[in-house]
Amino acid sequence: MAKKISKKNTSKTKSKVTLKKPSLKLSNQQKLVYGSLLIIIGVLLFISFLSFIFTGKEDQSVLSNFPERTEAYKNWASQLGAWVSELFISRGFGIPSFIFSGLVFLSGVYVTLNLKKSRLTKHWIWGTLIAIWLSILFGFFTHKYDFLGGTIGFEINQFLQDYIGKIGTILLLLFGLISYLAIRFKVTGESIVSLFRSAKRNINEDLTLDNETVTVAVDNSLTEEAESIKSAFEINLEQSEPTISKHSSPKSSSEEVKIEVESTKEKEAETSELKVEVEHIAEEKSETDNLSDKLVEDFGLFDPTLELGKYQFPPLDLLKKYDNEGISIDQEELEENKNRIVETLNNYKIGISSIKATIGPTVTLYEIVPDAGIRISKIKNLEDDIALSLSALGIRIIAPIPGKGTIGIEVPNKKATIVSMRSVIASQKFQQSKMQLPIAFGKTISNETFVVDLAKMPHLLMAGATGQGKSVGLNAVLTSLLYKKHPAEVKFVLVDPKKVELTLFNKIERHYLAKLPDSEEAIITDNTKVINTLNSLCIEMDNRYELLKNAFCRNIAEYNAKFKARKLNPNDGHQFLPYIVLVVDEFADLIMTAGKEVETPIARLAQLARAIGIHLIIATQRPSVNVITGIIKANFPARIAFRVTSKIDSRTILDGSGADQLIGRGDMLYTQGNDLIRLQCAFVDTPEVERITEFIGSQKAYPDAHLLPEYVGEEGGTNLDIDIEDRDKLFREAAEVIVTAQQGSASLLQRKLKLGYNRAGRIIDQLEAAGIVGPFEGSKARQVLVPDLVALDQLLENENQ
Ligand SMILES: Nc1ncnc2c1ncn2[C@@H]1O[C@H](COP(=O)(O)OP(=O)(O)OP(=O)(O)O)[C@@H](O)[C@H]1O
Repeated sequence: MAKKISKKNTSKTKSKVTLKKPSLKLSNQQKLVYGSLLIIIGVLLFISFLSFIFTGKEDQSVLSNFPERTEAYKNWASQLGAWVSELFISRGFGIPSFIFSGLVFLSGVYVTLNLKKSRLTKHWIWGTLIAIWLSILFGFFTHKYDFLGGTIGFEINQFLQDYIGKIGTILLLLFGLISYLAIRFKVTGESIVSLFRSAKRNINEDLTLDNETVTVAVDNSLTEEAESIKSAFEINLEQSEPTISKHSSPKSSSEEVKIEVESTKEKEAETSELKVEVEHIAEEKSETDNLSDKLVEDFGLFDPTLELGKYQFPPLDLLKKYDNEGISIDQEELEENKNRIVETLNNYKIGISSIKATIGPTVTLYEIVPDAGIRISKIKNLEDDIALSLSALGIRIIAPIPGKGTIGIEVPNKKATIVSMRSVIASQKFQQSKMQLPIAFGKTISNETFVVDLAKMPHLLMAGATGQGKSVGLNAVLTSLLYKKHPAEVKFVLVDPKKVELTLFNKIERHYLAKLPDSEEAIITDNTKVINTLNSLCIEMDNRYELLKNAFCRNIAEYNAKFKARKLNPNDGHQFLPYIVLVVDEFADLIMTAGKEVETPIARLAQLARAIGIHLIIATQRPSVNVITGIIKANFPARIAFRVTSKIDSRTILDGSGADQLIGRGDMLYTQGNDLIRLQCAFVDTPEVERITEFIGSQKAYPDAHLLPEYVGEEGGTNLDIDIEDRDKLFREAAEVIVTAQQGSASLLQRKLKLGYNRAGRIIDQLEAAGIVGPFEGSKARQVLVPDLVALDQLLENENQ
């Protein structure tokens, strides 16, 4: 502990030392020596200059003998004083040279007190400029060299007057003054106007007030001019009707205003002069903090990956490398397309001032800047004509490209290049991403890897006609997460009505999948089970919200960080929460068979689950409005559209056309609520997924898949007329388990009696019929109505009588 304290102390003093670091590399003693020397020089200069005004002329004659020691000088600072003054005043800036003596003095003060160097520099720059300006001003009034404006003032004046005349010089000086006020004191035209206005208002106010008053009250906020006007009136009124004063309140208010303004000005000056020294205050610690600190000290941060500490992430070699990955520029094709675009547009009298091509993996974007005055809608209307003349499918016109002011024409490449999963996974962008759930979708039109955070989306809707790359897209999402997240950090709930698309992931069931307690297979292929799973996820969501509430956290990231820091007690039910990603393939099929029963929990999850780390990915072939309903759409801002067959479908997914003009095979549009981004989806083939799942599956796993909370569906609902004879053989044993634990849950029975979900559910119903447990209460366990085993015995005996 002592060690700890001393450590803390040193760190505290360290931070103080760094804060007090001197800006000039001089010791404090040196600073005092140099500073006072400068102050003395400043004073001497001032004395010399002052003396020069009176004695300068007399010393003139002997100055030529400088530095003859025997010569007698009248200057109060003798020879050197006379000489320096001659240099500064007579041959230099004239009277404004006093400014330099002040600046030297000020420098001394700054060095001695170690004040901010940058401010001193500012003083010097402004001081010099003012000296020059004053010198020119004084020089304007003199007709020969003299001490008022010095040689500099005189010569500059001569020069200026030769070129711009006297009036020009005056105006130039005025301009200098205005610039100075504007830059130095931030004076603006408006502030001058408002100054005049407020002065005018004050005068008016006083005039009206003074009509009712007699007393003379000095209003500090008035200008001199206004004051004189005011006093004139006051005198008049004083003479006419001497009565009571009502003046005090407006006066004080105006004074108040003034004081406030002044004090803020003062404050400003203070803040720029003063250095802030940050006092480190030791954080107050609560009892739990101390405990968690100690736990962290003893055992380190909680590591959720520890149970599978030896888990190895799949290596990149499992992914295939393709030969035709690099983008090859076909100059001929580029030239040909460019010419055709220009020609076609010319046919419609649309001139182009410039054209630029960006070659992507599947399409090339031609960015054109049309001649001035051409309407964008005109080009957009010619979409089909341009497509025809380019004899290419899938032309998409973006008019205008958001944020650029150019028009984009996307033309498919004759030879598309494949974007391999390997290339996007290996990219720096993905490897170094600090996102919570990073997904490498593919590459953009400018061939950049596109990585997004699923946690930020927070749910994804994917649609596209059959064979356009949806399943590959889903695999790309899952592969991305497998390459980045440890089994402890993310769990998948997979729904695959087609039964073939996601089966490969069965191999990683005990690593990455989550399932209902009673189900044999983790991947859900049966639509009726989907309803249970979705409701179970809703229960999980409610449970997680409860945990977050008890831990005073707003989201899963905060909660897990707190749990890792051992600030949450596992005995209170706290645990590390993995992200849960629900993937539903063929959502249309599900909606058709289950309708509202599916839509309601999906909508509920989509609305609420983002903060507690449940994210939904829904894919569908049929993006019709009865599948992607308004409520679903509203909760899925992130959408991906592969190629669809009609404009209407495109509109359903993206709220606009575009998806119907894609070219298929992984060509897709992504939106997260605003712009559409065209991407080429990364290609991951079945053998690759197989290799990855095999690699993961062959490693040590958890004993079971991640279990979701139990959900008793309505079909498992109570039939309270259960005959005593029909009771399960394990009924009594089950009743004892429930009464002992005082917890009416089917999962408890499953665990204790090693039952399947359905049988445990049935026994619970029988227990309810017998009056041992209360009715179903949604996410909560049922209430146990029998207090102990003695009471249970009595109850069952009474039944038999
Ligand atoms: N990103 C891609 N890059 C290259 N080719 C792709 C890509 N995505 C898909 N393809 C090609 O398209 C074929 C069909 O893809 P996929 O099986 O993903 O379609 P789908 O939309 O899931 O179809 P369905 O809805 O019928 O299952 C793939 O076998 C592959 O040849």
